[in-house]
Amino acid sequence: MDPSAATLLHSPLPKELIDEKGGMIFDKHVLQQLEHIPKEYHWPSSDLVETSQEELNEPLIDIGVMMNGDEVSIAKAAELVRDACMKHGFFQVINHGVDQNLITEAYEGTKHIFNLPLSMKMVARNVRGELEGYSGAHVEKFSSKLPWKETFTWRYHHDDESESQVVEYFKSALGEEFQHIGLVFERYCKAMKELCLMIMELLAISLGVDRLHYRNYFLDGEQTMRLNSYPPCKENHLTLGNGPHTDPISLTLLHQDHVGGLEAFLDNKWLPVRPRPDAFVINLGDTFVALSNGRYKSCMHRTRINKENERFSMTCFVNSRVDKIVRPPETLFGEDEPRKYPDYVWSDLENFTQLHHRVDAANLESFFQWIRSSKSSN
Ligand SMILES: C=C1C[C@]23C[C@H]1CC[C@H]2[C@]1(C)CCC[C@@](C)(C(=O)O)[C@H]1[C@@H]3C(=O)O
Ligand SMILES: O=C(O)CCC(=O)C(=O)O
Ligand SMILES: [Fe+2]
Repeated sequence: MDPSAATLLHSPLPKELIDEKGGMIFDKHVLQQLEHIPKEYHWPSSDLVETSQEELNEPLIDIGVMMNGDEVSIAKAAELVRDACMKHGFFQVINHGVDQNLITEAYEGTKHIFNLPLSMKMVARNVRGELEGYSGAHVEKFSSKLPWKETFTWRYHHDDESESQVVEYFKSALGEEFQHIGLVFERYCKAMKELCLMIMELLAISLGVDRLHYRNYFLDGEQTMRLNSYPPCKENHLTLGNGPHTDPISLTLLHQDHVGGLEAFLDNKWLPVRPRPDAFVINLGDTFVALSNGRYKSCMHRTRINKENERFSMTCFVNSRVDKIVRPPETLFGEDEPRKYPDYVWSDLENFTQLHHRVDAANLESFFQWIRSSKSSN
């Protein structure tokens, strides 16, 4: 490398990117003016391995059959889901019943939030150990391998009938004038709940367990809802929006815009997950792997950044109620098939990923090891 380039790569952060306490600030306008992105945003070359030409061949599931299909169509959909979940845990669903206008309004709300002045977003910023609120590059949590993204996160409880939990959160975090956007996301979260429960039913059928088992299990669950903005980056070959990881939660329901960037790791290749405006991308998280007694997989994935276009996506992470035991249905274990993982509760895994472990491809293994070592040190 040209030595002057090396000096620039390692030059100190400009003062606009440092706050009064010496912490880092993700200001996309300042970052985009720099000739080289700060080294804090660099990822190791092993995580930046090139994207394959081939796309992920995930099945497209007509989830509409769960609302108005016959048993034969449901069985066919369940078989496609089963094959995908045994291989990698990714599929896309169409005919999902979520109003396309609601999705459009949700993207408008998302853009509005990320276009707010940084000072306003900072008022709603989250604090270490908490997931809710605004975050730029997760600087409150990490100091290297920073993800090139901004997020806005809140929680939605499936059993809260108040119809205004999201509106109240938006008003308290961003101000009274966010009532309307809050209402849009109130409707969006409700739609995600319906969709997630339908998928839970299909997953149960695919595993041959009581059809209502997972649906009932998640009725009092919660969503960690997250809006993502991935600003363009001239040096997109050096950084990532999300590094390689599996999701620790149970199920992820993602809507991505047309830009693309999500990739799944399969057969030693990084395969793009094609954006489809009419579909939701569904991927199993580690906790569903535990709930299926290891029959199904959670797949490692990452997010690449685009050179020219800002990318937006909306993720709904589905969790079981924080204090509910994570244990597979009894028909999935027995003498021939022992339990693959011990019991745990979601709040423990969540705290572990927030405070002790940066998510990667071995979240469950690290979590159980941590539990064992903290027990033996007491
Ligand atoms: C428990 C969680 C940790 C993360 C948010 C929820 C669900 C998924 C996790 C995450 C999104 C996976 C990618 C990496 C991560 C650090 C992120 O970049 O956002 C993860 C989340 C987090 O800790 O904020
Ligand atoms: O935005 C995306 O495409 C995926 C984000 C993701 O993997 C995550 O937030 O866990
Ligand atoms: Fe993810």
